[in-house]
Amino acid sequence: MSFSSLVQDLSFRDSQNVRGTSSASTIDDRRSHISKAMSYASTAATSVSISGDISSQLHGGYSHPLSRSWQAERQLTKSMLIFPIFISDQDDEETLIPSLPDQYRRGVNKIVPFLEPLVRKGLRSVILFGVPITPGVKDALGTPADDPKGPVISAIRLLRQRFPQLFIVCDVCLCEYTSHGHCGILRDDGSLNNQLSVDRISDVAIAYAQAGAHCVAPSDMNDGRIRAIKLKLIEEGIAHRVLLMSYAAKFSGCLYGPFRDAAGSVPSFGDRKCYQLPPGGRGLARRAIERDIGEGADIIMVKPAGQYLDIISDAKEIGKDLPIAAYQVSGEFAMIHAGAKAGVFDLKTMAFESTEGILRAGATIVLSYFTPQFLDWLES
Ligand SMILES: NCc1[nH]cc(CCC(=O)O)c1CC(=O)O
Ligand SMILES: [Zn+2]
Ligand SMILES: [Zn+2]
Repeated sequence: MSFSSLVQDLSFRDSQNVRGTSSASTIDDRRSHISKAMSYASTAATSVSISGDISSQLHGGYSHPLSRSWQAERQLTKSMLIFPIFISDQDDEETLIPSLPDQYRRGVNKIVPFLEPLVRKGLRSVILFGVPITPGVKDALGTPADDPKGPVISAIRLLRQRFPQLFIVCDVCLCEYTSHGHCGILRDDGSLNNQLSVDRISDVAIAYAQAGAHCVAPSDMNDGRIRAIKLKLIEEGIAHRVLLMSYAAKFSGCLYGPFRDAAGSVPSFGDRKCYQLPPGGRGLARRAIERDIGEGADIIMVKPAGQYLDIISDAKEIGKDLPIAAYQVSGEFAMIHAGAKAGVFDLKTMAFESTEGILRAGATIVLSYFTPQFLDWLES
């Protein structure tokens, strides 16, 4: 639109205004229209033909629930969700975890009846965490981790048989199984012996894969574990049927408390700051992500999720050809419950808003304790 026709257009509109309500503001309006028209004219050569206030009108683009949904790059669907479950070595146990709302630790005899209705509603995947409760079974090597009669291997076999369509992920770590509660094998001075830890953790991963896990997900953070697991999967001839998901960017911090209650994995001394990433370490996380992709990870995970959205977005950029998973961890889940209970927000609304933030940052898979509720909420 040329400058002169723009001015004509505006004066036509102004003349209508003047006819309708003659007031001081109409005259001010008219002045501002004309000065706008002049500034448009000065950029007319490069800009598209927009006159008046057209470019400021966004509401029309999202006035309907469907058009609002079109604004998101990714919509939460049931198949994006992985549900974390805790499997006790007491076959009949069913214990509510006080710090992790609505979540239970269950023995193998209780998991099928629990999961049955969820699978019917569209549950596609679970991640298993084994919890040895029996006193005295934990040792320095985390022997119960790959006990063929232990909770994880028993659960894999049972779930594969009872729910053939369910995708079984196994968390691979030693902290739930070691007497000291650390994520590997220790030297005398209490630090992690990286080589021994990687050897042991890759053996555990292979045992889960041999038992039928579709995916192994090492969360221990020892250096070189992705390569070691991938090589053993190849050696065993099962690399073609087992997905390797790396907890590549796993930060230390205070958001794992309820999980450690659930899994009984509070370290007996010290902390995990020498192997989990420092919360400010964005560059370190980028290096860990790059390294794990290079070592053969099929999926990169970021954890926690809500406090680390920039890391999810980095993971999406670095691993642009990989699915990106984010774990909304126990502390995030408990916080949302606490906020809802205190009347700060509605639980369902916040469950969606927090998850949408995670998807917007770049995740394509979400590990969430809200999974059972999402299966209902996504129905309506
Ligand atoms: N390595 C164990 C492990 N695997 C997953 C989580 C945390 C999950 C959650 O908080 O929901 C942890 C806790 C930890 O590192 O102490
Ligand atoms: Zn661990
Ligand atoms: Zn773990």
